[in-house]
Amino acid sequence: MKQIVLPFDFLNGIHPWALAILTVVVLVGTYSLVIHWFSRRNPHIRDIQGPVDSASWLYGNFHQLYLVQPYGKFEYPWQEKYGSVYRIKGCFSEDLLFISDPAAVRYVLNDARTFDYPPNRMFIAMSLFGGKGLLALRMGGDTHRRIKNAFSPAFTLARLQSYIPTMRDIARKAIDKLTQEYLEKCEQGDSNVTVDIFQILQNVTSDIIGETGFGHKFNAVETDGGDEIARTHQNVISLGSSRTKSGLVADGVTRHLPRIILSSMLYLPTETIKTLHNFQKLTQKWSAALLRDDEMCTDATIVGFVASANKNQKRDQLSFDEISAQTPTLLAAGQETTSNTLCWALYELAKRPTWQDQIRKEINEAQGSESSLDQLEYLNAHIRETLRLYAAVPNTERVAFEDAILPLSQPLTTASGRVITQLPIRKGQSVFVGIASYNRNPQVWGPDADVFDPLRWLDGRCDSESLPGIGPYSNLATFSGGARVCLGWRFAIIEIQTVLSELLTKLRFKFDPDQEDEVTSRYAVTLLPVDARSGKSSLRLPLQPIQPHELDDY
Ligand code: HEM
Repeated sequence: MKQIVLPFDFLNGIHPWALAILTVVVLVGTYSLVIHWFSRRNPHIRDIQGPVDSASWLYGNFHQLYLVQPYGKFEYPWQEKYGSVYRIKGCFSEDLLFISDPAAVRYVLNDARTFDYPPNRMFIAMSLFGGKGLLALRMGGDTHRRIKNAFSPAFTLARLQSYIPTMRDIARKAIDKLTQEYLEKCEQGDSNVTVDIFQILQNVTSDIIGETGFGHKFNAVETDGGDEIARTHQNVISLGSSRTKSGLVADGVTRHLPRIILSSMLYLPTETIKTLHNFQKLTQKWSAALLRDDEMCTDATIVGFVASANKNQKRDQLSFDEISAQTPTLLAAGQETTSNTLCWALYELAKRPTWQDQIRKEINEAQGSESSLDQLEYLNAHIRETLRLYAAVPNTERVAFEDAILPLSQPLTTASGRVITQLPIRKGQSVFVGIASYNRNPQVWGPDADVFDPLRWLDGRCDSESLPGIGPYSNLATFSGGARVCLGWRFAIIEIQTVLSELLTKLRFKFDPDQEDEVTSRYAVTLLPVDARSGKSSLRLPLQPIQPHELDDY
């Protein structure tokens, strides 16, 4: 066959490695030129102060934001120094805006037409988790709206309360497991039994979303990890549980790559991509089979309820794929976020034995009465304070899809000395919403904003009238807001209330102050508790079962 010859074979003879290096150099060069050109077009952003002097060209400030433990070690002092709107650098010196100002945060979260996830991030989510999952869809678009509207009725208070007995049963299985572990360790002569509550809480929240969401029993608590789907999901979580410098650069490069290059990169034979594709294939098959199984997919489950209501829908009906794609999304968005919040709630309770006893007493007194979990003042104050200072998603990125003017709640002095009350933003500008920073912004929460003090929710310091009205729950940014607001926020609250109230009546959690340095946090997909010595996700707490007669004293 005649070979097709290019008119000028100028790459003839070049070594493949040299070609690869040349390609990378050309790509990175073009890429940084584009970023440089874009920042020159944004004089307003370049005039905003921030920690840019401490940024490196390659990683920007991202290594300080994401690789340092505990999370916030740099970010919270930045807020103190520069205020609630400042400029940071991304990879290759890209100018990014970081905001925790209430007016700016509210504006960015609520204007779905102008601000959404970076398009390439949605494209990656679409390719790896399935195209119709809520997290992969453009917010202002019709499909996102239809899916969110169809799923919202499955998350009403009354429906979610019907899941409490299932949540209780699963929590009780975890208590049995922990008690058994305690007794075994005692028999072996261990006088101060310590258990890792991180993994068992992961299993609890897997089982809860599996059973209530899809009518599927993962049996993760009983089998220490569950079936193939639960384990594959855990593999995906572990992949995301560490961040590396090369990962930061990869993130930086993929932000602006043309789609054609990005889509071919998603077929590279790396372990991460293989695991993600495997998760996608497995969950797609599984959720399609679930939806076809009338016995499993009853009205009592979240997905079954939506599927059944959808059949009678005249307008805005969802396709089979649109319903089925939400199964992995609900699993990915709802499981780890909730289990880590539970971990942090127990960590703070373990540090406060008297407060823990007070909550235990409150729960014990309410048992057998009609009062709902929502009426337990101390328990809910503790949950609110945990959600405030341990937001499971500490920041989220948005890109401006058109020019905009960002309102500011307080005047801001720029590097050149101008005082501004609003900030013009160009199309394409990245804005990081500092969820964790907003939740500890002294302008909103007072001078002791960074102190863990649940009583602030009981003594009038957090009266809703005095707070700016962000997010669906207690003015916290923890569940985001606007069109992208967390679909499962109410589910998460009920789940945390139920699991904590069960655990606290059967187990006492302790924390040795000498352990303080052993626990740290890392933001990798969610805010993880980490063992400072090994660097692994874990939370070891000394624990002791409570004998039934002890409860009489409360
Ligand atoms: C403490 C627990 C949780 C926290 C802190 C949390 C937080 C969040 C946040 C911050 C977002 C929006 C991210 C953004 O704006 O970029 C989000 C979205 C979402 N969450 Fe949650 N979440 C939790 C539990 C759950 C649960 C239990 C479910 C489901 C059962 C769930 C389902 C979702 C879904 C489907 C979305 C995507 C919404 C959309 O894109 O329109 N979440 N969550």
